[in-house]
Amino acid sequence: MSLEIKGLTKAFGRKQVLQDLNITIEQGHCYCLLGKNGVGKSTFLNCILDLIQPDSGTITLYGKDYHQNAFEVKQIVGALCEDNPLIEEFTGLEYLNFIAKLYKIPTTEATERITSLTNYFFTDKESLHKNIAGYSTGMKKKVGIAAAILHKPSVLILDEPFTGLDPIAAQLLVNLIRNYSTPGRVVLISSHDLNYVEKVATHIGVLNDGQLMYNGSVQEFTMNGENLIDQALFQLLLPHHNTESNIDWMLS
Ligand SMILES: Nc1ncnc2c1ncn2[C@@H]1O[C@H](COP(=O)(O)OP(=O)(O)OP(=O)(O)O)[C@@H](O)[C@H]1O
Repeated sequence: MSLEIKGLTKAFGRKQVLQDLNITIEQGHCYCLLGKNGVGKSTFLNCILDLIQPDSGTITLYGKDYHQNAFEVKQIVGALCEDNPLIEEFTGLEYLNFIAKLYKIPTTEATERITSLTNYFFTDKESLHKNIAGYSTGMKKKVGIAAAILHKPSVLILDEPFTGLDPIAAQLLVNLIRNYSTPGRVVLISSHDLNYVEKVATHIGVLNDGQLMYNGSVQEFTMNGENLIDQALFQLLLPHHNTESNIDWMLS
């Protein structure tokens, strides 16, 4: 296994957000974490990224305990966080070069990777020479994704990667994630964009009330394609909800 989470528990004050979560994600899997707003998806990812200290539990990546080998483990993780923090005074290219230096990617290699990633995502190359502060949400997201992937991490963690992307960029990201999910790697995504989740996920986790309501393959979740992911999710989270009777008043 490549990413193993055991007994992960986290509360904010009296609010128990994650409760004894156990998940193992194998190499080659693209695991998509789903769940309603505020259920704890970002908290879960931020615990894995060591941005939030869990109350208890262990996180093991490729056999190494995260907290005992934090520096080493962080070299093999790439992340896009929900708030996508960038250095806004830098241009897009300056920022990506800065990230390449942080990971000690040799200059020639870094230039090749940055050129290929920016050619892939940006049709407007001029903008890469302007300060990030003036970028749209989608442009910032593309820079954040390129920065997450630049050092070819074995574990790629993307929090809401599709939000804010135009349909073309989102489809490009789908292709990139599919190509990235090779046997030696783990991809972990939190997303509400089920159309795109459908295209990339091999496995699904549904978080609810601090625990996993579902943890398994996409095939099993959709009953071998009988349901779409959104139908399966709705049935799981709101099995007795009568959508139409709740909005009767609007119709008259
Ligand atoms: N730093 C914090 N301090 C206190 N409460 C927090 C903090 N961060 C998150 N929470 C609370 O923890 C719960 C889970 O939040 P989280 O952002 O992980 O949910 P989410 O599933 O990612 O939501 P969304 O789908 O809306 O992005 C929420 O009730 C949120 O208010």
